[in-house]
Amino acid sequence: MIVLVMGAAGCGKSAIASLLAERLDSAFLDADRLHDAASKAKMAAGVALDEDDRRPWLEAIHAVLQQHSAAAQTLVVACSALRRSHRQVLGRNIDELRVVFLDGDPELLARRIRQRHEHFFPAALLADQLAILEPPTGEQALRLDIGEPPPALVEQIVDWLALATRPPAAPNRQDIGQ
Ligand SMILES: Nc1ncnc2c1ncn2[C@@H]1O[C@H](COP(=O)(O)OP(=O)(O)OP(=O)(O)O)[C@@H](O)[C@H]1O
Ligand SMILES: O=C(O)[C@H](O)[C@@H](O)[C@H](O)[C@H](O)CO
Repeated sequence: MIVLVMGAAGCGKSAIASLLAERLDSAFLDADRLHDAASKAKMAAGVALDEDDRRPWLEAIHAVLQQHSAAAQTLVVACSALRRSHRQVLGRNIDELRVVFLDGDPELLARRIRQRHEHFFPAALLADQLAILEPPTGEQALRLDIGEPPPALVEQIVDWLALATRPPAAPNRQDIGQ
């Protein structure tokens, strides 16, 4: 199973996804690690990525997801995946993709970005992220409010995953042989 933890900058993708991976005893990928140097420099200079920048990055993330999916290994990935088309690239040929959308007030997102140190992403780019964000609809997704503390968010994700992966109920006796 692949669990994608997504949302705009500062929503807590890295924090929540890494805690979740620990809780599930699974692999963890922070998609920001796969940005090339040019993309990181671009964002650090206050310029938002465009779709040409994102395409090879999304493909590189997808390759990691596919390896884990093919090996039937659980992987939790923290990735902004703002547009539906981004999630379509990530989910290509992946049997079990679960999407967790960390949603929250823009003011809180901005505050969390500003509080952070040693990160390439400037708060000034948040407006661009929110402008292109397409919240998941009709995808297998759980929406959570980032106002809650990380452990509470992680427990809600664990409960939701358990429900989503529970096998279908066995047929009752009447169904058998009919
Ligand atoms: N639910 C939460 N409650 C309080 N603080 C949080 C919560 N989630 C994350 N944080 C803190 O907010 C800041 C931003 O979180 P984090 O870096 O995980 O966000 P992100 O979505 O990965 O951001 P980016 O996409 O820019 O890398 C961090 O300092 C983190 O510790
Ligand atoms: O698609 C994008 O615009 C980028 O991936 C950003 O989302 C950053 O990587 C991230 O949010 C900062 O960590």
